[in-house]
Amino acid sequence: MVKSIFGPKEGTPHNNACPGDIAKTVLMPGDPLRAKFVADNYLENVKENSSVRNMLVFTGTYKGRPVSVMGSGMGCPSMGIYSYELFCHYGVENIIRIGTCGGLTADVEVGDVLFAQASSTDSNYAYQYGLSGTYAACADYGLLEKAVSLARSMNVRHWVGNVFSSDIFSLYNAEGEEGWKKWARMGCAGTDMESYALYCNAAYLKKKALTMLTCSDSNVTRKEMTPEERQTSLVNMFKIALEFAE
Ligand SMILES: O=P(O)(O)O[C@H]1O[C@H](CO)[C@@H](O)[C@H]1O
Ligand SMILES: O=c1cc[nH]c(=O)[nH]1
Repeated sequence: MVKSIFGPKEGTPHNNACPGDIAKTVLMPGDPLRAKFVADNYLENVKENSSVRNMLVFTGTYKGRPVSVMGSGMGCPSMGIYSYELFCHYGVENIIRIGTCGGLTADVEVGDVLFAQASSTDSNYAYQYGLSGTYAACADYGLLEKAVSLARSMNVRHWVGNVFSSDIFSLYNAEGEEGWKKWARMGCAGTDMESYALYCNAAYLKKKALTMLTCSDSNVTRKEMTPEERQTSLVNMFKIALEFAE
């Protein structure tokens, strides 16, 4: 087991919650204001536990069961820091990423939910492990199975498969469409920027993680949600994720 380098009663440089303030299951959107939206609209008995760098952390209850919600920021380095601290220092067991993604295939529509069974990447996040090959990062199967079953029972349009976790926002990639289309050709249905680091940290620290993503824009059709919709139109995904409170 990897031990935290911080004391049992203190926070970290990035999170001033005390160990014990954070639930075993944490929902993580990239956007801290999305974390606040979930806390304000779905949780009871909510406490704000940290606002270091405005990366808000809330703990409350959903249907009487404890759950926390915290922003991850954008990209693997940011998700890498916050999820590492949650798993290693705060004793968190499950992280459910509640993100947005760009759709990479024509059949993935804006508003659809993707469950990232696996995450492919152009990031070198896994370089730290000294592996002599390419690490295939994947979701915890139990979490994935439960999410799929909830989506089916709630009649939510969803997809399960590989996503492309990129260090570069896909529309800004210097290769343009040639960049993301090659990943789509390999079966990646959507693109985000954090799932790979989350899955690596969970694997290394022997914890559980699942990334669920609502398609906020299609790289194929160029349809997109407004910034307001990004915060408020992700209700199906929130309701599925909240069922993981325990
Ligand atoms: O909506 P979030 O969770 O931030 O996720 C996606 O949106 C951001 C890019 O706009 C990246 O963080 C990407 O992964
Ligand atoms: O990472 C992301 C998120 C939303 N849309 C994209 O195209 N990329």
